[in-house]
Amino acid sequence: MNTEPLLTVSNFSVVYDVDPPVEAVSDVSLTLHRGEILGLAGESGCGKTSLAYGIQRLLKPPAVIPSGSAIFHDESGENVDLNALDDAAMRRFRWDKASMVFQGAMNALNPVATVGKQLGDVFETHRPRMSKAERTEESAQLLDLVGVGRDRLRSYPHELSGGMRQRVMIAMALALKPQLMIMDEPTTALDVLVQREILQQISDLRKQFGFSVIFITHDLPLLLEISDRIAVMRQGRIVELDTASNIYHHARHEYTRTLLGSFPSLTGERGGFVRGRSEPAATAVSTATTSAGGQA
Ligand SMILES: Nc1ncnc2c1ncn2[C@@H]1O[C@H](COP(=O)(O)OP(=O)(O)OP(=O)(O)O)[C@@H](O)[C@H]1O
Repeated sequence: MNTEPLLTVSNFSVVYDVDPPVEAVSDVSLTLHRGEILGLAGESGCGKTSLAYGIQRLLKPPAVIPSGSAIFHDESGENVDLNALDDAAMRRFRWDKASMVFQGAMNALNPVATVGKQLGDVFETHRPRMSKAERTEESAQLLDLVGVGRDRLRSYPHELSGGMRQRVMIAMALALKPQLMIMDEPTTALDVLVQREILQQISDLRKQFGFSVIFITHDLPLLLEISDRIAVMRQGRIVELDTASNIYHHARHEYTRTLLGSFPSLTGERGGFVRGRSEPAATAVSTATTSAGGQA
């Protein structure tokens, strides 16, 4: 596995300055490798979103970041301290270097503009030197890439299924070939089969383009299937960070085992693992997730 760092987060904390203050993220340190999918797991409210948004400085008051740094190791060799960027530089960074697919993003498309126009707008804003023909061709290629197909360029969002709309959002996030994509529960609203197809595609695309993904969800079986490594968060802290296989077979932290145990598809009736330790993780986990889908 490539262990060249893309993002180094050190001693990062996020506090919501309400009464009493909520320490949503406490002293988190982690390194994201170039080209890897890092899953961020944990129950609702454990601080996953606050951490991901905080790194990209997307949080608004009452959120404050009392301590910590996030350094982006650009492919040019430059180390970018995200805390040191002014607002304009940060906005550029967010589209060019790192993009984000938000929770419920598929409902964020403009209902009165075609998907081709909305993709084209990304290029018009960020690549002003591109001609209209180039923008259209790039947009068409993106729609092909995410499995929507270029014949949908003239479709309006309401003419597309939820899965298709989510793919369009992923196409937008990919448009400027970022090195990092942060996905916050990107497929939760979709049915399980569509979800799996989209995740497979994200995994294939990152192999093709080499970007890294931080994938946030409370759905641990899903993370076990798609992630290279998984960080388990609890009450604002990362309690365990390891390969998906080690998390599944050799979880060290009691809380990780409890979390694994809370998914019936991963465990037997008495809470023990159904599948043997010698079984390859990918096979075991993919079967487990399929059966989770069947029960959902
Ligand atoms: N604007 C806010 N003001 C006060 N507290 C907040 C605010 N936003 C989030 N919190 C608190 O911060 C903590 C972490 O929330 P966060 O949304 O980061 O968790 P999460 O793990 O992403 O949860 P979910 O999966 O439900 O999105 C929670 O206790 C939450 O109640």
